[in-house]
Amino acid sequence: MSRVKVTHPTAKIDVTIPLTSSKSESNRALIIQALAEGGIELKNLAEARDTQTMIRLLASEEQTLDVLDAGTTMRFLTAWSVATGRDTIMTGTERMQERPIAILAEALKELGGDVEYLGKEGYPPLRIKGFKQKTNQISVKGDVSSQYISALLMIAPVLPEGLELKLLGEVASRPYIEMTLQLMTSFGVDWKWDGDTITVAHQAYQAGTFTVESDWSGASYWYSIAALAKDAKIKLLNLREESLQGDSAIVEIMEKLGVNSTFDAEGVLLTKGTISEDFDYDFTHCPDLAQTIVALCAALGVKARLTGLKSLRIKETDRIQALYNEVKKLGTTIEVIGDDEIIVPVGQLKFPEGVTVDTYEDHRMAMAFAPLALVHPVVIEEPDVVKKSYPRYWEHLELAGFEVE
Ligand SMILES: O=C(O)C1=C[C@@H](OP(=O)(O)O)[C@@H](O)[C@H](O)C1
Ligand SMILES: C=C(OP(=O)(O)O)C(=O)O
Repeated sequence: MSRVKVTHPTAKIDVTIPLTSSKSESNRALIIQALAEGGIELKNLAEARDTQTMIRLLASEEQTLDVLDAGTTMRFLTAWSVATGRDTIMTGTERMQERPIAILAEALKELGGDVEYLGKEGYPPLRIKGFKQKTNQISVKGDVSSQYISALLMIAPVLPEGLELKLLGEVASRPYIEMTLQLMTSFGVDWKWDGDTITVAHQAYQAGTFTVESDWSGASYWYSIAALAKDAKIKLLNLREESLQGDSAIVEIMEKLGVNSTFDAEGVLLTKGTISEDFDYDFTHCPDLAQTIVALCAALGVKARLTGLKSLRIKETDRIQALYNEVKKLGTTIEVIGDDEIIVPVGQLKFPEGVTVDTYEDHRMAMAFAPLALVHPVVIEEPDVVKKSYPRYWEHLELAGFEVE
């Protein structure tokens, strides 16, 4: 067991942060590079463990590819293994073996992949043994994880007969699908999204250079810091107003929670704004921001209603339960409505003596609760969890004057 105590002596912040790069953009660019016939140069790849694992496994000659706890790495490499006809065993952490993959695995089987569940039906580990395309028309459910859809889209151009992918029902995390398609466009691939169907013909990825943007999900913790600080001038480098990342929605979200954003050629400057009395937002298309906002609203004492949270139950942990538990330990009881909605009541957190924040092997639990140190010292359990997406998080907090011991 390890833990850190996080404090901030002044709660006044004036800092420039060389934010971490986006693991979502990096992991897509790496898969596309692996599927292309050469000539793709990638700059500013993420140091996130999920991306470093992707790089390592793409270069590995081993049969077993262990993605650890990286969801995109699991889903994207599974599709890549099928499309390239590799003989692989895809596995990951105990939690990864509880994160569903049936929608993707069944779609790959229908396309002609030889895919078998080695443990529980519908979950990793998987054995992949080859591929001969049987059809190019498949349908997948769009409301469980967009990662299945991104995985299928990225392999689509290299499938001998291409792909006509029909999305069934509501489509969640839609900006991540758009990010995938935009990256495919960057490397010369054409596609058509018409109604509920995305069509990609067989074609080659073209050579090119791509520079990964900073991570907007990682930026969200700095927005929370700006909102909780007494004074704030925080410059986040290499972020653009027009981003491929849907989590840039944090800009409009935080306009309501007390942070102004000013963009220039270097990135974005965060300064103090005004806080609305009531906050209500649907996180269907930016699920990774929800923990930041629950922890922040509890600390601000602002009444908040968050909807569109269904996918939080199947991420690194059951994030709805984890939020409920940890906010409650700090003195506020959030209301969980069904699988999809959280209400944060008005009221001040109490930070009882001796209470520590558990992180449930989830990087976002650690990063979402650490900014609360601007209100009261917080102790975070297993601080190394941040390595999954933002290895320098604690170092960057120190740059901003936090003490992390
Ligand atoms: O495609 C991606 O890069 C991601 C998609 C989202 O997952 P879901 O589509 O499962 O919501 C998000 O939560 C995850 O952190 C990264
Ligand atoms: C859900 C996440 O990642 P993944 O699904 O790729 O493990 C995340 O980074 O919050």
